[in-house]
Order: sequence, then C-alpha cells, then structure tokens
Amino acid sequence: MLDWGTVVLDSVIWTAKAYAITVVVFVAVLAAVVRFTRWGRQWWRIAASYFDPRNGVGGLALAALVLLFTVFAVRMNVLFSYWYNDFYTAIQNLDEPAFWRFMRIFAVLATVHVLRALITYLIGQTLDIRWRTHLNARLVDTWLRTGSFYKDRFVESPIDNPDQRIQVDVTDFVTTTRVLSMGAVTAVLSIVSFTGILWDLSGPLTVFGTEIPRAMVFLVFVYVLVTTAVAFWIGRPLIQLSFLNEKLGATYRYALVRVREYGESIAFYRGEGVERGGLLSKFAAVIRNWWHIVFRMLKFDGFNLTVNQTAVIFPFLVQGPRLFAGQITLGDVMQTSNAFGQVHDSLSFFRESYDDFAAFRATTIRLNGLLDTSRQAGELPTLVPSAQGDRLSLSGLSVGTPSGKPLVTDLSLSVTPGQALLVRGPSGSGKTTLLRTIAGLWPYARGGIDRPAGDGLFLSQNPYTPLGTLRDAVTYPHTSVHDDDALRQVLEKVALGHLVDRLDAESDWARTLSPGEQQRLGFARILLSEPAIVFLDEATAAVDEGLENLLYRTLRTALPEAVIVSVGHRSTLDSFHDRVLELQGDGRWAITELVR
Ligand SMILES: Nc1ncnc2c1ncn2[C@@H]1O[C@H](COP(=O)(O)OP(=O)(O)OP(=O)(O)O)[C@@H](O)[C@H]1O
Repeated sequence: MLDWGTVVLDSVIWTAKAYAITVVVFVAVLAAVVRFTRWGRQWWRIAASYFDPRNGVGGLALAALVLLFTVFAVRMNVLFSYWYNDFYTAIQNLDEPAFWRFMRIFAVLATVHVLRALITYLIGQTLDIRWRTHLNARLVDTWLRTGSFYKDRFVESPIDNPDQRIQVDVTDFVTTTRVLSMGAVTAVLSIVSFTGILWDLSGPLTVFGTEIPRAMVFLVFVYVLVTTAVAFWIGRPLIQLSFLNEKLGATYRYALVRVREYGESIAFYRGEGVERGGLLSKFAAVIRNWWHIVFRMLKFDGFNLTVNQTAVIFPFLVQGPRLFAGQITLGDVMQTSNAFGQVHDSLSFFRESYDDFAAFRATTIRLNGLLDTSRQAGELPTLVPSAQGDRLSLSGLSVGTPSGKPLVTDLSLSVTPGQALLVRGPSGSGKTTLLRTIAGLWPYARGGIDRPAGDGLFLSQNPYTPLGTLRDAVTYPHTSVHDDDALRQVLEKVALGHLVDRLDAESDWARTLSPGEQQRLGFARILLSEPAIVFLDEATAAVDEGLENLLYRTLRTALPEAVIVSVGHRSTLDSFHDRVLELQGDGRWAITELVR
C-alpha cells in the first residue's frame, strides 16, 4: 500500500535511489556491450566522440538528464498503478469521500505526468539535435579532410552512397540510440518495480495438481520469455533485409539523380528507353526485397499481435477466482491487470524492438563503412608536393595506374615563373593523371615534386561550377569578397560581359551556361585568384580558336609570372607555350622546345 500523505518525499527518495542504481548498471552494461560485442564496438566508434568530456560536458549532462526523466517516468507509472487500486477499491466500497479524494489526487498526478512528458520530449530532442550536429560535422569533416570524397574509388571496397550515410543515417543513429536505450532502461526498471507489486498481489495457483506460489509472477515471466525467444527467431532475417532495403533504395535514387544530371546528353542519345529499363530494374530490386520484408513482417507482427491480445485477459483469468472468493478487492484485480500489463509490455519491449534494432544495426554498419573508407583513403600513399620556391620542378617522377601500368617513368623537368609547359599525348596516355599527381591527388606515384608556393588552380574541360550565385561561381573556391567592379572587369575580359548584371542571380549555372561559357568562367576565376601555378586540362577545348587566343593572352598579360601547365591537342596552343612534354605510352616521354 502507498501512503498518499508522504508520497512526494517518498517519490523523491525512490527516484534518487533508482537513479543512482540505474546509472551504475547502465554504464556497466554499456561497457560490457562495447567490450564484448561487435555491434557495440561499432556503435562506440561512432558515438564516443560526442560524450568525450574533452569536447565539453554538454553531451554527458544531457544524457544524464534524459536518464533521470526516464527513471522518473517509471515512478509515475508506479504511482498510477497504486492510484488504480485505491480508486477502484473506493468504488467497490461505495466510499464517496475517498472517491473524490482520489479524483483530486489524479488531477495532480495527471498534471505532473503531462509536464514530465513535455520536458522529456524537449530534453530528448535537444540531445538528438546537438548530437546530430556534432556527428554530421565530424563525418563531413572526415570525409573531406581525408580526401575520401575523391579517393574512395581507390580503396579496396569502395562504399556506396556516402551522401545518404551522412544525411539519413546520422539522424537515425542518434534518435534510435536514444529511443532504444531509454526504452530498455524503462523496461528493466518497470520489470523490477512492477514485479514487486505483482508479487504482493498474486496468490498460489494449482496447475495439474501442483501448487505454484505467486503464480502470476512466474506465469508472466515464462509467457514473455518463451514468446520473446520465438519472436527473435522469426525476426532474425529482418536485419539483412533492412540493410538491403536501404542499399537498394539509395542505388535507385542515385540512378534517378544521374538521369537528372545528364538529362541533356540522354535526350540527345534518345536514351530514354535504356534509362527506363535501368531505372525499372533497379526499382524492381527494391520491390522484390520489400516483398520479402512484407512476408517476414506478416509472420513477425502476426505473432506479436496474438501474443499481445492473449495478454489482455491473462491477469483476469488468474485473479478472477480469488476476487469472487473474497480474497482480494476489485482494486487489487485492477492493479494486477495494470502491473501485469507493465511487466508484460516491458518484457515484450525487447521482442518488439527487434526490427528497430535490426535497422539500427544496419545504420551502424553503414556509418562504420564510411569511417573505414575515410581511414583507408587517408592512409593511401600520396606524393605530397613541396610548395616552397617559385618554380615547378619534377625530379625522377614516375606515375602509374592503380593496376601498375606505367604512364610516366623517371620524368625530370623544371618550369620557371613566366614559362608555360604543354603536355600532349594520345588519349589515355596519362596527361590528366600527371596533372593530378602534381596537384597531390594521385596515390600511385613516386619521385620529387616542387611547386611554386602560393595558390594553384586547376581547370578541367568541364570546370566545376558550384551551386549558388554567379558571384559564388566566379570566386570559387575563395569566399573572400571582391568588389563588383573587379568581378565585372574580369567577366568582360573573358568575353562574359553579358553576365555582369546577373552576379547575384541564383541558378544551377552548370546547366545554364554553355560548356564554352563555363570554360571562360574558369578563366575569370584564375584572373581573380591570381594563382602562382595554373593547370589547364583542355580548358579551352569548347571555345573557338579566336577565343582561345584571347583567353591565353589575357591570362599571360594578367599573370606574367605564373607557371602554366596545359594539356591540349590543338597546334594553335603551341604559340603560348615554351616547351612540349609528349607522353608516348608505357611511361616513355620526350621534351621539345617550342619557338614562340
Ligand atoms: N581512377 C582511376 N582508376 C583506374 N584507372 C584510372 C583512373 N583514372 C585514370 N585511370 C587510367 O589511367 C590512364 C590515364 O588516364 P588519363 O585520364 O590520365 O589519360 P589522358 O591522357 O588524360 O586521356 P584523355 O586525353 O583521353 O583525357 C587511363 O588508362 C585511365 O583508364
């Protein structure tokens, strides 16, 4: 029985004690899971950084608060359960003053309950949002800093869809960690608290001539443990199915994105038919897997629903005879039903969370994959060019493909400020790869590279145009503010005068501008950022020879001291360069002086 006169103080003491024990047990279980299970280790690898006190105690403090409110919620449930007993007993006794007293008590309980629920929600969301922000920043940073965003193609098993892992999985990881862990805490605390209540309420039961003391308690445990074991067995394949579901869905989405990105090329090829076939077959794979999930869920949910329905009448069946024999009150029966429900639901938590847990494991595996790839990409040997002097010097440089085919062997040369080198050779001979190596992006190279100190700028045939305004596109990758006059002047110089009034227009410029205009935009970028070395990889292939002439001349006039390395096939380029490096295949090369 509960003394409603001292309930506040009793509840504070109860919550404090339960909280202390919960914290100790929670930390111990967490440590054991992390130490002894594979998924625990994978989880910790992702989760640990947010709770590291060196990154601030905010994470730990929020988690401690969430845990406190979880414990308090169980206390509230216990109070409601006693209220049920006393309230129904008052009704059975036709005790009107007691009836009204318990109505008043209920009003207080309900108010506290509502406030507790709202505060719990707020704290839970605050934890989620802060953790998510931290994790997102960490993954984006790792992905970019290790160079994984472009080097992942070189690692042993490249991952699919890193974008989805960062955007969707981070949110799922954070929310599911909180919901599942606090669900487990609630379940265990409720099992302990309500088993005590059931123990006091239950009597012996005779089954097949044997008397079972405290039957209610044993029956609920046997019932739920057996059903949980069966549910785990039925639900097991869901882990793999849910992993596949995410993977296939992301692959389908990526295929759709590609059609959008390359829409014009596909339309020129009249490739709709092929694309449609490809898209539908990817979607069919999603649906096939989804049917597997549906049939598995039918078994899983069918079993869970049956188990839950049976549990509704279970306590009445057992306690009914004792009520009619006058051994217990109506309040006792109602509290039994309530406590049985609590123990049953809590024990069932582990069974019913199985599919959430399955999805959670898949999320954890995917995020670990992202970290693994980033680590492997970061560990790839990269020839880091030293950027000290004023010239580009290559000494004994050898470059190959990932499969070991030589592209350039033992190349030594020097390009001094104001000089320009033209790289030529058949398609696939390694021209772009040589530029990649000099930029420090290619892992399969050895030798020495010295490049001029200061910025370098690389322009490919399709210069990258970021999302945003034209101003962002011209100044990329520098966000420093240039005044409008300077921007207008460089646009005029590269024959983009018709765009000067649209500097602040937001557009997908990569689609709006023609390839030739995008190449000129690239030159505008060079003029603004004034790099010490410029790499031009067929950077004028989409403009006519007259414009090419204009762009190279403007570049030379504006940056007379810059080192220029170009790749290109046109003979008209010769007049802007001092030497030609000819890549002849199988690593062979030759250097010829040009007469300007
Ligand atoms: N990420 C990669 N993985 C494996 N092989 C690659 C990769 N990138 C380039 N290669 C190979 O390296 C070789 C050189 O490629 P590269 O792009 O440097 O040639 P290129 O001379 O610039 O050709 P093009 O004139 O056609 O642009 C090619 O055989 C290409 O298939």
